[in-house]
Parts: sequence; C-alpha cells; structure tokens
Amino acid sequence: MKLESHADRAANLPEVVLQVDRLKKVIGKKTIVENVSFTVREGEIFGFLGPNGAGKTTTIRMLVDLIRPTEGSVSICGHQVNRNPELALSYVGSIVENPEVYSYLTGYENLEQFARMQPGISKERLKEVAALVGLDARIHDKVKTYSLGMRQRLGIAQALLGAPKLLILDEPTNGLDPKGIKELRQFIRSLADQGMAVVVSSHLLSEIQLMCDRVAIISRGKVLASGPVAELIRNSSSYVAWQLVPRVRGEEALRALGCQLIEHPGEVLDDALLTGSMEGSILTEMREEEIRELIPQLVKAGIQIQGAHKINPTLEQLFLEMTERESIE
Ligand SMILES: Nc1ncnc2c1ncn2[C@@H]1O[C@H](COP(=O)(O)OP(=O)(O)OP(=O)(O)O)[C@@H](O)[C@H]1O
Repeated sequence: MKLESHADRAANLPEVVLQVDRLKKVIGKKTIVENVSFTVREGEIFGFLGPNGAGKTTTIRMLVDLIRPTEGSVSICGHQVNRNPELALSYVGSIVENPEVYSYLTGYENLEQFARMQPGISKERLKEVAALVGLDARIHDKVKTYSLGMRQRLGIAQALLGAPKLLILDEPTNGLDPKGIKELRQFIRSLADQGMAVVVSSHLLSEIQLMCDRVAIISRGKVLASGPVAELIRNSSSYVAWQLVPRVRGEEALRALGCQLIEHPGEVLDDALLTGSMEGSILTEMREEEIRELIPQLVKAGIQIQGAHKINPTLEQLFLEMTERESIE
C-alpha cells in the first residue's frame, strides 16, 4: 500500500479509496467468484458489469462484509475489511439488495430511523441529505406516495447520511424509467465531482456507458476486461462496422460484395443508431484488413469510395460479444 501511495503522489493521482485484490468466493463446491481485482479512486465512478448470475452481488457482499471471501482482500481507505471491518466500513455508504424503506412513514421519519443506527448524525445532516438528493420538498410526505425514483433517492440519502468516501450501489437503475435513470446518472456524477468514489453494478450497459469513468466486465465470476469505457471500445478488434461513402450508388455490385446500402437516416443496426449523415452510405461489418481488400474490389465494380469510417461498437455490443465468446470457449 505504502509503495503505491508514494508512486500515486508522484503521479499526482487521486487517492485509492477501494482496493479489491484477487477476491474468490467458493460456496459448497461452487466457485462463484474468482480472481476479481480492481481499484477505485476518489472522484471516480466505477461500473461493475455483468449478466444476471455473473457474481456482481456476491462480490459486493464481500466488499461490505456481508459475506467473507474465501481468498483475497478488500481494503477501504487503507483499512482491510476482514481485519478491521468497523473502521473500514465507516467510510462506506451502500445500497445492497433492497434497502429497508418503511412506506407508512414519511421520508424524513425513515431517515431518522436509519440515523439511529449511526451515532453522531445531526438533524441538520438529515435535512442536508434530503436536499442533496432533491427530496426536500417531499421529505415530509409518506413514502407510499413516492415514485420509484424518489424511493431510490431516499435509499441513496440513507447511504449518504454518514458522509461516506465510498458509495456502493447494487443495480441502482433497476425499475427506473429513462428519465429517472438520467436523473440518477447526473446525481451520481455530481457526487463524484465532489470527490466521492462510487461503485455501481448493473446488467444494463447502455446506461453505464454514459455514467462510468471505468468499468470491469464480469461473467461467470471472472473479470473479462476492465478499463475506461472509451479504451475498451477503442481496443476491441472483433466487432467493427464500417461506413463507406460511395460516389455513385451501385446496389447490385454492392450486394454482390456483401455490403448494404443505408436507405433511411436513423436506421437501427444491432442497436447502433445510424445518424442522418449515413443515408446513401455503405455499411459493412469486417476487420480492418478485410476492408483494405474490399475497397479495390468496389472500385473495380465501378463504385468509387470517397471515405471509410470506423463505427465503434457500443459497450453493450462489446459486452455481448465478450460474454458470448466466453460461453463458447
Ligand atoms: N449462497 C449461495 N449458494 C449457492 N449459489 C449461490 C449463492 N449465492 C449466489 N450463488 C450463485 O452464484 C452466482 C452469482 O450470483 P450473484 O447474485 O452474485 O450474481 P449477480 O451477478 O449479482 O446476478 P443478479 O443480478 O442476478 O443478482 C449465481 O449463479 C448464483 O445462483
């Protein structure tokens, strides 16, 4: 730890808040999670992504000491969870599984109830967190009158009561509509901008792509890839779509060469939304080497190409491709 913090200071990196090192969990004879490592720093939103049953909740339970790892360690602000759980977890606010919210009480009464379990939380702080999650106008209404998004925010308000340095949210977008998801995304970003480290788990990739600075993709208990979203996408080699801009349209020649002409702007191909500028373009999926061979063939067939643009996959496509490849191997 010490060595790393010296190096970090030299590189001027924000402090490491969460360090997960080679976590493994075996239940009975089943290995649920294996060799899971990642680091989350101050001000960073980290996405833990994987399909249902991948091992996200099991990992998160280990982060907050709900279950013990079979191997590996978790440390929060430099304190190991298995050695000093109280101190390590004093830096954490979390929503793991369904947080307890009493719908017959008001939002404020719920916060009071929750604050009783954490010493030293003032009435001022209750008002502060209610305002922070944008519930101040409705905080004295009964929770049963709240929308799902408002309940979610009340859960986050509870998690924020102790002013944590690390916020852990397991599947925070579950059940939210697109507007609620957008609001949550902006809210989480504002927390990170104030220096909080945030871990969110999800099986919904498109939302996470917009929310996270870095992600780890987990499938069947193992991390398949991790890093900044843009970097993962840039380095992906297999799924590559290309947009070629022809001088003339030559439908038949194109069809013969396995290409497709984009007829309508806004056309959707494998979840990649094609923009208006693509109308009349040629769309094809192939590797860079293959594209280099294709262009002379098109020219030979009388179709001059003005430009070739790579269309990056979405995180969702990358993820599907990785997890499918893994299930075949
Ligand atoms: N106590 C347990 N005993 C046996 N198997 C378990 C136990 N807990 C989890 N599992 C199994 O481990 C795997 C991972 O579960 P986990 O809940 O961590 O996945 P997840 O990625 O959070 O998915 P989901 O979003 O569906 O909760 C699943 O196959 C699950 O059935």
